[in-house]
Amino acid sequence: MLLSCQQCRQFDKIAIEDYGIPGIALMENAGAGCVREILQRKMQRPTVILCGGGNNGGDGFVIARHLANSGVEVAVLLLTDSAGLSGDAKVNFEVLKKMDTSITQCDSDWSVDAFKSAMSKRSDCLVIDAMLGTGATGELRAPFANAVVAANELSAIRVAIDIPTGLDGDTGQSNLAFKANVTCTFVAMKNGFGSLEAKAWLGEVVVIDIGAPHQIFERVQ
Ligand SMILES: NC(=O)C1=CN([C@@H]2O[C@H](COP(=O)(O)OP(=O)(O)OC[C@H]3O[C@@H](n4cnc5c(N)ncnc54)[C@H](OP(=O)(O)O)[C@@H]3O)[C@@H](O)[C@H]2O)[C@@H](O)CC1
Ligand SMILES: [K+]
Repeated sequence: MLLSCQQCRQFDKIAIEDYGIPGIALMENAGAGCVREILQRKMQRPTVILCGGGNNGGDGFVIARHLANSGVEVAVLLLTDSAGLSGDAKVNFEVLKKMDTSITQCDSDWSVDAFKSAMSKRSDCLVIDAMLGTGATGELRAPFANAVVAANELSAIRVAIDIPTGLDGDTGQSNLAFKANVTCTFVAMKNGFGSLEAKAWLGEVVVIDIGAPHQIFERVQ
């Protein structure tokens, strides 16, 4: 089944508002599901998680916590001012701050080289893209494009969360996107994932169930 980004957002909204599942429970299931997939594939190794300022970034904070609990060395690069975080993402950020996970705030003037040196302390690391998901609009703003370029140039395993940052989930088009080996997408494949152009950025796609009732699918069709 393929859904548009808007339908995925509607799916989450119905789960929260009509079924009463707290959004933070969905985010927990989303992040924990990604970590289960990473561990099953034995991809665990020193990990850098690139986090944006929305709920895709929130997934990244959950992933950081679960990976750290599994004994993985984790570093978070936050591509936005932490003061702007809100809702479920902020809750998970505040939890992470109390752990001993390294969190670095990356200003909008961070260059490709700055990202590279922050990411390449280990050449065989895992880089997780929790920058942008279904809420992405328009061209990548600074410093997101530089983070994507740096991540793509690194000799690393790359995992994208929900949608590779820079890829339009609805059309499958992109000038520049995070080049994933594996994309862990939530609820359903997105419409654009079927296009040939998208496959180059997506790598293998795994659909992660976030625990919302499947009856909701009938309402977003
Ligand atoms: N809802 C739920 O229950 C669940 C949702 N889940 C997860 O949430 C994701 C959707 O989260 P979301 O709606 O917060 O959007 P998201 O993709 O994080 O982007 C918004 C942020 O990005 C920014 N921004 C936008 N465009 C940009 C650009 N071009 N360049 C740079 N920045 C840009 C924008 O900034 P602003 O425009 O507000 O200044 C804002 O800060 C979804 O994909 C899934 O991963 C799961 O946890 C399951 C439960
Ligand atoms: K992403």
